[in-house]
Amino acid sequence: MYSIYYSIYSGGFSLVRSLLKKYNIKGGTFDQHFLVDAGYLDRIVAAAELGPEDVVLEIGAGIGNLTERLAKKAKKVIAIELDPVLVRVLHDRFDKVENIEIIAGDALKVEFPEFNKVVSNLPYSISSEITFKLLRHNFKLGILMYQYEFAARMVSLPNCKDYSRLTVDTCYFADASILMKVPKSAFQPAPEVDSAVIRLVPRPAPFEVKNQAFFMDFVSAVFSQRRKKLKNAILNMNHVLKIPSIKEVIARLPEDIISKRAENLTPEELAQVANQIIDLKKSFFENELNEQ
Ligand SMILES: C[S@@+](CC[C@H](N)C(=O)[O-])C[C@H]1O[C@@H](n2cnc3c(N)ncnc32)[C@H](O)[C@@H]1O
Repeated sequence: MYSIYYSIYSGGFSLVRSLLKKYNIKGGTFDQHFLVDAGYLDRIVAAAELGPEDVVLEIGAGIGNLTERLAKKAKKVIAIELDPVLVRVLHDRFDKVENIEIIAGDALKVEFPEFNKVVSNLPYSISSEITFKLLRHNFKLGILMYQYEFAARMVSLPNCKDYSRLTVDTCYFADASILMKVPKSAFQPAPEVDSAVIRLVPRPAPFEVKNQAFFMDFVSAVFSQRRKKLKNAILNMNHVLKIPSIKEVIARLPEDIISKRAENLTPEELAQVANQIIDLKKSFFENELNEQ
């Protein structure tokens, strides 16, 4: 079988090679593809624009190759890692480094401590959940590695094939842009997919949303029928949206918008329809009360 030890040896990454050999780490499980290319590691750290005030959260610290570089520039690095073997590697490497704190556990479950920047080569299988968990925290800047296709969906535009629920949700919470594409060859063991680093800057939504929970459900529902006209998607998904008097509500929505497909509408137009539904629900409810 192709050995990670051999692949790293042939690549000449001596520190990584010795760590993986010493701890008998095979890689591959828990999304373990370690970024070993020093050029990309340095570019990621530079993009985080770290200074002595910054407290950095790193999710999935692995064997600590990014952690070590971050700690040289930041006030503190809090590194979360799930795999107990890698947690042991991190403790062995960094227990004497004062500004690195290691948290053993599942990043989806542990409570995040205070941080102002997040820099991570993320475990790709939890990309969505971890991003939305992060976006519910208050931080200034994220430099995050994702599978390339996922990153492309985060930053897409209406009328493009990658435009999706993820694009709209991301745009609601943050400005996102792709900083660089990272080839498979930059990792050990090499993953099957290319990667991309996203720069994420949280900010208030650039459009009004009257009810965030309803907006999120609405976007999810209409993108599950992305090629249907919005009015048909709303009707078909009403078992999820639970809009009372649905036909009357649809009749009052702006025809020029609801006769288009979700994939052709901007996040702002989708928010406009979701807000109107909220208002209509309220006015139907008030009318019903007045009639009683
Ligand atoms: C793509 S590797 C990145 C490793 C390292 N940061 C690097 O750049 O080489 C993802 C890391 O996340 C860890 N991981 C996977 N699922 C996790 C979870 N739910 N919580 C915390 N860490 C997780 C894996 O064990 C692995 O070390």
